Amino acid sequence: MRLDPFYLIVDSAAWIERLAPLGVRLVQLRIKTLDEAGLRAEIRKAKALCARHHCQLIVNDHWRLAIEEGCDFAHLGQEDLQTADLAQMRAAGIRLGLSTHDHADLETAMVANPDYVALGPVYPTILKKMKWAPQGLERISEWKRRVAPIPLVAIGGLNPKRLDGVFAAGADSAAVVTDITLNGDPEARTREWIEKTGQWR
Ligand SMILES: Cc1ncc(COP(=O)(O)OP(=O)(O)O)c(N)n1
Ligand SMILES: Cc1nc(C(=O)O)sc1CCOP(=O)(O)O
Ligand SMILES: [Mg+2]
Repeated sequence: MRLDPFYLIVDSAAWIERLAPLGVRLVQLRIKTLDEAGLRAEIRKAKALCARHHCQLIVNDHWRLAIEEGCDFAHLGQEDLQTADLAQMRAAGIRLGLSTHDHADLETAMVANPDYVALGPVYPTILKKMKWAPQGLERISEWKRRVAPIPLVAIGGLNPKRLDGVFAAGADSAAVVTDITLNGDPEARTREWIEKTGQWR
């Protein structure tokens, strides 16, 4: 499976409505605040928008809702994995991306036979407090050797200037939140990401 090299992560369908028309091909809906009804409504909107704009939607955390809403890709972290029913997900045709932060996480992830492995935080992130030190580029290369041919996603503190290093080290896709959502001009920054990642598309 191939992933688009630009992996956008947002916290609402409104962001997808705004940025998908620019040519985003891979987007994760990562919502931490809503109740089930609110989440379901956002997932439903995001799915319709992504279908219209030929964008792959990945639902973070909420794999049951992803199944119920007919989505086909979910992202889970190590804690999420402890309570997820992978057999049910697979039976529903859901592809699976998994977070890893250290060697133990990677062992656990590989046993689950994921469709991609994410490694982070590559650089310091301001999105959320994390207990892991920045992984650095060498760790990307090590992870690539261990996971290939499964695609490797790099995440954490990424911006267009950091992409050459991340892809040279072996990442197949670069995931981003705040470099776009906190940018003064998110549309322009999204275009910059799409253009910059064109060489790896
Ligand atoms: C592409 C990608 N990589 C890592 C994460 C982090 O997942 P997780 O560790 O479950 O943390 P939350 O995002 O749920 O806070 C991700 N969402 N996407
Ligand atoms: C959600 C998330 N997960 C990470 C991990 O390492 O698993 S880093 C991260 C935050 C990414 O946001 P930004 O691009 O703003 O740094
Ligand atoms: Mg999670």
